[in-house]
Amino acid sequence: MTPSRTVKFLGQEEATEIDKELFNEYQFSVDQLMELAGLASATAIAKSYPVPANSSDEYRVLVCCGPGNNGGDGLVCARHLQLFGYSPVIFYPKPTDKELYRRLVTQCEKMDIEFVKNAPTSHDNSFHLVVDALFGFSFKPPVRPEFQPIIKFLKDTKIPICSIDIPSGWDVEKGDSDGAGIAPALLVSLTAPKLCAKSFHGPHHWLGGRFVPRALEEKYQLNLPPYPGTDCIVKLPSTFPISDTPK
Ligand SMILES: NC(=O)C1=CN([C@@H]2O[C@H](COP(=O)(O)OP(=O)(O)OC[C@H]3O[C@@H](n4cnc5c(N)ncnc54)[C@H](O)[C@@H]3O)[C@@H](O)[C@H]2O)[C@@H](O)CC1
Ligand SMILES: [K+]
Repeated sequence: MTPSRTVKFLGQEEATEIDKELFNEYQFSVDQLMELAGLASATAIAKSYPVPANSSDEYRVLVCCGPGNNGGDGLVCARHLQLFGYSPVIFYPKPTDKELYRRLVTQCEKMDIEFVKNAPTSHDNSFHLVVDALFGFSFKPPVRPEFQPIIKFLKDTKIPICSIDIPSGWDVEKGDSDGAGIAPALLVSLTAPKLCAKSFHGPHHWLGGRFVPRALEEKYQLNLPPYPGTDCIVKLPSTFPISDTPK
């Protein structure tokens, strides 16, 4: 029988296990994978929402960063977006007091990327795009009170939202089960899509994080689609066939 080539959707536990294995067994550092994750995210955004040629207007992108590694991906993504010609503005309400994060913040500050203190309101239409890098696969609902205003903004805004790895506030496995969550237009699934991605109905679903060693891919039967050429992202169809569901 021909082996199935349908991409696997990961549960929360399996995503954590793969993450640990990348760091402990394969000896990657967080910085390395975060740089590739952030670059993949910025690339997916640039492919889906290119800066219009010959436009003299700033293409403003609000990048909302959370306290964990998903937020770190957001800081890296903001830096690459600026290099790609966008004008990112960062909202980072709970900066993480660790050297890695302090360095990421310094890099952005030294590149003149603005940090804003206050959560935007739904009336704020000064941005072309919003990047959601608040929570990734370690999120446990419900959203704690300090992050509720920014989640409310993401739910109310009409600006297209680009979510990194998980649409923030969604259950990592059940997704947007009651349809009351944020509705991103773009999702970049990192390493492999998580089960919640089955509830994603936006027009742009990308796979990024082209750092998975072949043996790890085979061990977890990820069945990743081939990345074209040297690209760091590959488009996933919105209704990608599902191979299995973890028990
Ligand atoms: N293995 C991979 O594929 C890689 C993963 N990366 C990123 O790392 C993410 C996972 O990062 P982490 O494990 O640090 O965790 P997350 O960034 O998913 O979130 C953890 C943070 O969110 C807070 N949090 C959790 N539930 C909350 C709630 N209900 N309300 C408010 N705050 C809450 C936690 O206190 C913690 O500070 C992935 O989703 C991905 O974006 C990349 O950086 C590198 C490679
Ligand atoms: K996110």
